[in-house]
Amino acid sequence: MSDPHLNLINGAWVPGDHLSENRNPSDLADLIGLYAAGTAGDVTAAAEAAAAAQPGWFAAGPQARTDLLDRIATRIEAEATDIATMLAREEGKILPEALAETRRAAQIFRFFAGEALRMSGEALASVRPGVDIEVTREPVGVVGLITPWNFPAAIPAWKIAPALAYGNAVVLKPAELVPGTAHMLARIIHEAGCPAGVFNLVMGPGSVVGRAMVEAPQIGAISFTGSVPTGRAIARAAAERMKKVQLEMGGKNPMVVLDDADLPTAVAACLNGAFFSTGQRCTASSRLIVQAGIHDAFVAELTRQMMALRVGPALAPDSQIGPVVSAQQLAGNLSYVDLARAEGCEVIGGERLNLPTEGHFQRPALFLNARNDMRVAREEIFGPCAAVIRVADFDEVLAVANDSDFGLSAGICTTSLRHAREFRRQARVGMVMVNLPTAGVDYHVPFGGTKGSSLGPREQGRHAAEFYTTVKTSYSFAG
Ligand SMILES: NC(=O)C1=CN([C@@H]2O[C@H](COP(=O)(O)OP(=O)(O)OC[C@H]3O[C@@H](n4cnc5c(N)ncnc54)[C@H](OP(=O)(O)O)[C@@H]3O)[C@@H](O)[C@H]2O)C=CC1
Ligand SMILES: O=C(O)CCC(=O)C(=O)O
Repeated sequence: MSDPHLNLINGAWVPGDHLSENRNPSDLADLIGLYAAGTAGDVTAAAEAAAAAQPGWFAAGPQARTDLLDRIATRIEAEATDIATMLAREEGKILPEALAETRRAAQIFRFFAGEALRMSGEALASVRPGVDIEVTREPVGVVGLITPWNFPAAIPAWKIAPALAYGNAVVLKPAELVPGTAHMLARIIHEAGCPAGVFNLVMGPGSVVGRAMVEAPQIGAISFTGSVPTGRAIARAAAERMKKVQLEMGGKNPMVVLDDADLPTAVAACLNGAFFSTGQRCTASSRLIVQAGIHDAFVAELTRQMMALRVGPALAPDSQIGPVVSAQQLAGNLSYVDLARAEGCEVIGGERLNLPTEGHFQRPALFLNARNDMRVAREEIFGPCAAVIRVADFDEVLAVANDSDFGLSAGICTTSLRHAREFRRQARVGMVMVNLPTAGVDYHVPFGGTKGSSLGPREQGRHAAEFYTTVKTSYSFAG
């Protein structure tokens, strides 16, 4: 669809109150398109349409839901190159990563096409004679999905697909920085035959559209991924209105390298976990906790490989690291590079890069000699920066890894089964990786964390049913 790109409300494309520019962070001269910015009134219209359409959508039955999700998956696959090109252009992920993310979005729809058929319940005998009990799952109703900029295809997909599979209607608000991918997904969902009102897209600023979604009485549940402060504000507002919430927020994920690690495996896992996708992943390895015996060899090899990474435009075939998503995010990253120096770290890399196109380019950075009490080891940076913390033994590894306000993902590189097993058991996080990067998860298993990283039921896999359905217990006495 050509400019301007409109919101989808009750099956129709409607303008907002103004248009927002979508610009390419690899090349600020590239105006990708103009996107409608919705109003609180648009959210009300979308929420009312969703509330009106939802009972019919659930009543249509599992075959209708599975068929729709399957058609959406097929269309995403068919348009994967165009979607990935949009994703790379607006978010800055290099094209191979953008393609992998787009295919993952299709796989997620395909997975939940199957789950729609598997919505199950339980039949139990009552403790009272002659009484039967059924425990069934029903849709929540209308769900509001508020998504971030760093996974413009996969995160909307892993919220939209289970919501629709279990019979809910949806209002989606994508991040303002990446409306293009969300708009393509919305068009595909619409063209795949989603009934009017069942899926609605309202683009626009979080402070207007996101806030109105949290306040809308028709929306019974909010699933959010983004920053801790926004997540906290949403949780407070939702609690006041007795809404269900699911929040996925930050991470300060430890990646442990023990003396007995295979060095090439450890370096590959850390390079990927810390710097790929420009470090803009809540699962990024931002604290590298390295045992003293392997420390110097590990740092030397990781530094060599990090400095060889080619930073460049997302669509250039030889780029390995794309730009930072925005000027604001880049300024934040650079201020953490300065802070690392001020806190006493030796900094390798991290400088702003001026390339032929005007974009937000930064060389990846290592903060050596970091301590776990430094701000650079405690606060989420969300850029291509990792703090290296030297530790003496396995007890110190566990203490440092768990000493964080976050608890999303944790990794360990070791050849010791005993240490791997102990780490899996003791790490206070939602996801543990052994000899693998902390980032880059499968699409059919639960995703989420502990402590400040997550609130509410897990996302993804069949565990998603906990958030997108509500449980009903029915008692019957046949007489
Ligand atoms: N866990 C993760 O995966 C992510 C973490 N982050 C962290 O957050 C930092 C800031 O990124 P940023 O994009 O500003 O993150 P935000 O938390 O502000 O944005 C996430 C989503 O929430 C929306 N939003 C913003 N304000 C409100 C509100 N008051 N009510 C409802 N929705 C709202 C945003 O809309 P809009 O875009 O229109 O403002 C966006 O869709 C990053 O540096 C990073 O540390 C960011 C993205 C993803
Ligand atoms: O690591 C991944 O595959 C997913 C990360 C993610 O969901 C995020 O950064 O928000």
